[in-house]
Amino acid sequence: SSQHQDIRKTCARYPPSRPVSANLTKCLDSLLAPSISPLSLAPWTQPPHCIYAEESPYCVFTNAHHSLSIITTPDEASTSLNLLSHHSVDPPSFFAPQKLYLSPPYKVVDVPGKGKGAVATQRIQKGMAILVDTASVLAAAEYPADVMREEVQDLMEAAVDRLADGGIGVRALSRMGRRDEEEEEEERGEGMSEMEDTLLTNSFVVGLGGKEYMGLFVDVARFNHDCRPNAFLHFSETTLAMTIWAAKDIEEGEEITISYSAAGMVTEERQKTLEKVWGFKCQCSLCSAPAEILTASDNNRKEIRQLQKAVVELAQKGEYDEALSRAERMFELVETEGLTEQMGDMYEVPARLYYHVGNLEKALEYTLKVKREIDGYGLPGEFGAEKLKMLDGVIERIEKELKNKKKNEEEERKNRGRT
Ligand SMILES: C[S@@+](CC[C@H](N)C(=O)[O-])C[C@H]1O[C@@H](n2cnc3c(N)ncnc32)[C@H](O)[C@@H]1O
Repeated sequence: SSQHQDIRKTCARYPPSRPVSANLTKCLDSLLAPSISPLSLAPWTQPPHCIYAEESPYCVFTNAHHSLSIITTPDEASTSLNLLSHHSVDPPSFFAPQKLYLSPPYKVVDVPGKGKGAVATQRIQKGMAILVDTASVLAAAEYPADVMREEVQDLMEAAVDRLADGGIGVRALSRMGRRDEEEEEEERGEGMSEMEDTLLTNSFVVGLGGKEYMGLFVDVARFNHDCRPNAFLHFSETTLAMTIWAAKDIEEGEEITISYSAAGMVTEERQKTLEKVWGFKCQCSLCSAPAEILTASDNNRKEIRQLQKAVVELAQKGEYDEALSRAERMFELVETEGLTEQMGDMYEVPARLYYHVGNLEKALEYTLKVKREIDGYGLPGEFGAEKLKMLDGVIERIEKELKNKKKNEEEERKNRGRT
């Protein structure tokens, strides 16, 4: 890092301005190129474009074949993100063909109050993949604290310019031109560039190598939010692709929606978060429903949260039966609220508890649900693969125990018959 400070000093005679001066950028890049070795250029197809922060430089790494730019540190790029060098990103090859539509089952149209949106052009069955979209830009969620905002914006511009289409697809997502200018400036927040606004209002947080990234997926970015969505997102660390899955049967002509907010939030919390993080007032089906429907939904969501806490506490106290009956009630409410797909990580608790109290049938049912969370959506990542191996072991053990139990019961019945 002292080396990086030297580089900064050397280039200080080109003060950053807005737009960042070309000379400064050139100076920094020429000095950085040797300093990031042994990171060879592969899998990147252009030299990284960097800014200098206290801890480590921050760079744009681009792979033109995949039309992907990643904004992160050289360390991250050379370790957790080196997957591009040995994986081909070919989504259809890892889905069962009957699960994926070969031509998109939707079209992008104007939706009143929401800009554009995706509407089904045919009936879509629950459990089908509606769209598989590879990332265009992945940006480490945390900006380095000690760099200027303009420098980060410069990285964003470079990341988009370097895409295969020169950034046309991403720039088309801009809210500019959709609204009148005053309204737009107000929505966008002061000092925010158009590109920053476009990335912030169209990206989804994804996990990559244990870190959070903002992921921009050009086709996914056309799907609007709904607090009771009929579809949901799933990101694969292995392929860097985002998939939209149908959570329900969707009729032709119906808008396809996903949730941008965390599960279980009540109306006020959701609307505040959507305004603060995404910059819009939610016009979804639930938010525009009559007051009594909203209140009922809020009560359900509050109860879900209480139950979630109670299940864990009861289990810790050893009150397994009570914990399980609350868990069953919780999953019932989760279903009513259409939150099933966002609560997948909750299945593990009842799976363990049912095993503990000797209800093998239920233990198996929930363990299979945990497994589906990992392998139901295409190739699992490295962590997923390890967990799958463990789960397969558990499933095998439960099935064996179930078989023995049935055999014993059978014998007991026979013995009873004899006496
Ligand atoms: C990821 S984009 C979705 C596509 C966008 N409607 C478009 O025209 O490109 C997110 C933006 O869509 C709009 N939007 C999405 N869901 C909405 C909702 N439930 N109510 C109102 N506006 C919404 C907001 O302007 C938000 O910033």
